Amino acid sequence: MSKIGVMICGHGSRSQSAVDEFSTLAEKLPPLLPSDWQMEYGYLEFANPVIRDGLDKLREAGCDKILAVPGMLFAAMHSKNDIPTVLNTYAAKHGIEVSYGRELGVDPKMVAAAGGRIREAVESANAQHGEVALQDTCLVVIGRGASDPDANGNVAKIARMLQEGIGFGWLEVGYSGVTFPLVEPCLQHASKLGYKRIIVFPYFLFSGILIDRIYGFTDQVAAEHPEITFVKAGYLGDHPKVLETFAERVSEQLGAVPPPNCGICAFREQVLAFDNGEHHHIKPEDRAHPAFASVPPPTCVMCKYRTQVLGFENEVGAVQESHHHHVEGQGASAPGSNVADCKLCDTFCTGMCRLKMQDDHAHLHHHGHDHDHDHHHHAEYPHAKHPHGPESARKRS
Ligand SMILES: C[C@@]1(CC(=O)O)c2cc3[nH]c(cc4nc(cc5[nH]c(cc(n2)[C@H]1CCC(=O)O)[C@@](C)(CC(=O)O)[C@@H]5CCC(=O)O)C(CC(=O)O)=C4CCC(=O)O)c(CCC(=O)O)c3CC(=O)O
Ligand SMILES: [Co+2]
Repeated sequence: MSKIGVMICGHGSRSQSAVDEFSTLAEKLPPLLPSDWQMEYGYLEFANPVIRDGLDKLREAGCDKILAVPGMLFAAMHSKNDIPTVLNTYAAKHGIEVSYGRELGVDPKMVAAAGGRIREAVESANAQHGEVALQDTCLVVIGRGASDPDANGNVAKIARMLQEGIGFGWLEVGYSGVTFPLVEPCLQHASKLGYKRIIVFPYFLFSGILIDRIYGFTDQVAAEHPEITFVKAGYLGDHPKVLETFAERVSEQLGAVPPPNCGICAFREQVLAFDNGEHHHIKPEDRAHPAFASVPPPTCVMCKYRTQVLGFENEVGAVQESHHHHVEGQGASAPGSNVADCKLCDTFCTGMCRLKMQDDHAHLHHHGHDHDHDHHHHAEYPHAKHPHGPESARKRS
């Protein structure tokens, strides 16, 4: 009999309240799992403990089979590259079995949790400002936004199910970063549609820098449109249906045919980088799984790493590796964490700092500055310069 450990791999944030909220959620999970399983959690970025710390604890407690899950809403860079590489590197180094689950993903329980948060917002707006029919209300769903059209597309799918499930007059979908449209252009557009109430719902797990940004831009656009009531809905947080989905992502790994996942991707080579500088390459053919038959598993159908996806054709088969060591475990109060220290924004992080970093970086390259880019094999997002994407933050500086 093996001793089972459960590892929840959270995103992490520079915002301490976001980190606290994640740990609150993780601590609510054990009652939903068999009582003899031990659970730990860790973070990919900024916060401590890091993922390896949690794995160390499980190993020291004698767990010889670890069921890990990404604490992620969708499968993008973090779920598809960073976390499986961190886990497989650890498993190879310590000779321990670490299996990996799926992201929370498009799931009726997640849609129900989101629907619950939206209804709460509608009810409190009705109580505060008087009843407005749902058909006269515009729903705006804000996703995180990634360089992966599969993840961005799934945000749009969930948004549609929320609009259709509840019956809103109109729907717009925006993103907090990376892709387009970002929050501000999205809300400016929604303001032109003639709806007197706009519900802004962040499809996010926790608070953090990005939630502050979403609510911050909402206040800004609301101030320009006093004729419209903007309602800031709460994010998912530790909604019971989110907890249920997490528990399912852990337990389903022990089913007869566990769901395929990025930890055993049969479509790309994985590169594990060890502390001693050694590299270990795992070829797709080394990762047999019954689900990878001639027909791709449903979770992989739209994956840009498996097959040509419109606009992302040159990412097929890109090497799977982690590029996140540089922000791992820096601490939630890493330099630059505090908006008050930033000269580029006032009350919330608009993303202007990222644009500045890119500009400075381009400038350094222009002057022949030489530095190590070896860990950045991933392709640049094709629409990084879209006027309604991150560039839209520039005009407010
Ligand atoms: C504030 C910031 C950190 C900082 O610098 O302080 C931050 C914060 C957070 N991100 C979260 C989630 C995700 N982040 C990504 C992806 C990326 N995030 C990146 C940057 C930043 N992310 C900084 C702002 C930069 C800016 O926009 O101005 C990118 C651009 C660069 C990089 O990571 O190197 C990289 C692009 C990779 C690509 O190319 O696609 C994905 C998608 C994915 O998996 O790739 C998910 C969804 C996962 C899911 O699906 O759940 C959450 C938890 C949200 C929640 O609770 O739900 C927080 C916490 C918080 O808001 O504080
Ligand atoms: Co990087």
